[in-house]
Amino acid sequence: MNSVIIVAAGKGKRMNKDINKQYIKLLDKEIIYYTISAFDKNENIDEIIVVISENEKDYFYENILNKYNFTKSIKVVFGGKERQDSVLSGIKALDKMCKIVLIHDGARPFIDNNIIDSVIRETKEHKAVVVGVPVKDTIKVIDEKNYIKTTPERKFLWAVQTPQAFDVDILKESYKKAYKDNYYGTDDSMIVERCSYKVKMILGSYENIKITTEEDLYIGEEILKRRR
Ligand SMILES: Nc1ccn([C@@H]2O[C@H](COP(=O)(O)OP(=O)(O)OP(=O)(O)O)[C@@H](O)[C@H]2O)c(=O)n1
Ligand SMILES: C[C@](O)(CO)[C@H](O)COP(=O)(O)O
Repeated sequence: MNSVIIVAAGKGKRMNKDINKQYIKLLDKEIIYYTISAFDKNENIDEIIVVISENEKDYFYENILNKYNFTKSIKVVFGGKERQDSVLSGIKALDKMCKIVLIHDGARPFIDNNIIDSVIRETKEHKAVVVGVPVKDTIKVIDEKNYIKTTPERKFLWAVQTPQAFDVDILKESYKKAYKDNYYGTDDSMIVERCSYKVKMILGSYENIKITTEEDLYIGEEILKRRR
């Protein structure tokens, strides 16, 4: 059984709007609608868990869950202070039959059906898989005073996205260790990497952006227009 945890319990501070960024509309529908739909339509996803903020429960049911006719049943749980805490809430809600778990940002609405399939297929072989894209810019590592320390070789630099997918036992073990060590990472792969598991990077898409700041809304609408 393949499950996806969609984390949508953030505050969206960098978006700087009154409303949680996931409920902002791109063209005529909310960002989180597009994200849930992508997994709802994928025939290899058996379970969908959406992690929301407890204080947005009524809003989510009224404006998303009860409004759109998703085909699959959606399990809703409440998130925590950090992204990692929200993922943990999702992990706790997984069905006992789950073997592969995908973790995806609610704020990445343009995830492609073929990429979801590839992630699942590759996770069967490699147990831990993330999607990403080669960086296009030259990346600099700087010091506290903004002087450049080093320039890593670009051919080894990829920007990581979601979904990130794992064998469920590996993910649970790695999360347990992270909390035991009071370790917080900014993606799920970091949690698994520090337990010495090898994580495979596969090619995602430059369109699989995370809606983070206001200009991403304009880019997002253009992506949608091109797809329609
Ligand atoms: N406590 C948190 C923090 C983040 N997320 C989710 O993790 C995804 C990626 O995080 P990010 O884009 O950083 O969202 P926010 O944390 O909401 O944004 P910001 O850092 O600007 O406040 C988002 O879909 C967000 O809702 C979450 O579920 N719970
Ligand atoms: C998980 C992630 O989307 C991979 O790029 C990213 O690390 C989330 O980070 P954020 O700090 O929550 O934006």
